[in-house]
Amino acid sequence: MKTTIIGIAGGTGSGKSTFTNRLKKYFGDDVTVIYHDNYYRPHDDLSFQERQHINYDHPKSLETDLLIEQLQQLKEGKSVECPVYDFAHHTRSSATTIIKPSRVIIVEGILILQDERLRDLFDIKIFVEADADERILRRVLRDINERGRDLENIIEQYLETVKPMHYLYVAPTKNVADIVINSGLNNIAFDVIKVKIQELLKENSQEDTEA
Ligand SMILES: Nc1ncnc2c1ncn2[C@@H]1O[C@H](COP(=O)(O)OP(=O)(O)O)[C@@H](O)[C@H]1O
Ligand SMILES: Nc1ccn([C@@H]2O[C@H](COP(=O)(O)O)[C@@H](O)[C@H]2O)c(=O)n1
Repeated sequence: MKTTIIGIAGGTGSGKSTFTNRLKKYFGDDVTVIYHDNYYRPHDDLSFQERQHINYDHPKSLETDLLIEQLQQLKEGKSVECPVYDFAHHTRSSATTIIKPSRVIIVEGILILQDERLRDLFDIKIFVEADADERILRRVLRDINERGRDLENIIEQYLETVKPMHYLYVAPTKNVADIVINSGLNNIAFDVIKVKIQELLKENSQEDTEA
């Protein structure tokens, strides 16, 4: 199956998932989405308190090798069993999700453009940009409402690891992006990418028919 892979990066709270989920909602099963977040390492050997203090914004905190392997399998037309991450417990959930191949795959995550091997798999690289104050304000609300965190813990983590790692590893990858968008809610950006994906779905399907 002819497959195109699109990478959507950006800092925490920038609107990556918002943008990705809008595309998924529009295209349904025609587009496969993989979240790098699900590939955070499990650390079941550590206590909850110890897991709370891991630097989750360093590239080594993610099992990117597994994501690369699974992307290659998807490109070969094979389904993969993707891990599911449990943010409330800072570890992998016992559940997994079966991800089916498709002609367009979107990979989303803060560090997806930082790893050269992963970057080289992407045909289109998008970076979602947002001011740091807006990103942390959104993260505070999201982490309290959806990830079981409290304000003190969010602030401490942000100052100790999230912010320094963002400037070291995430922000520089904006320079390797093909397209930089200023919001996950930007309707023009959504329409442009939507039309591009429609074209790709058609082209990839034609190539498969001709092959
Ligand atoms: N442009 C925006 N304006 C207001 N809220 C936004 C905007 N983009 C995203 N959000 C909200 O901010 C939170 C984090 O957005 P999300 O897309 O999950 O960020 P990311 O995936 O980059 O961490 C979500 O609750 C989302 O609804
Ligand atoms: N146990 C964990 C693992 C990761 N994080 C944070 O998630 C952020 C990336 O996800 P986004 O949806 O915000 O892009 C990253 O900044 C990690 O700090 C965490 O808090 N706990």
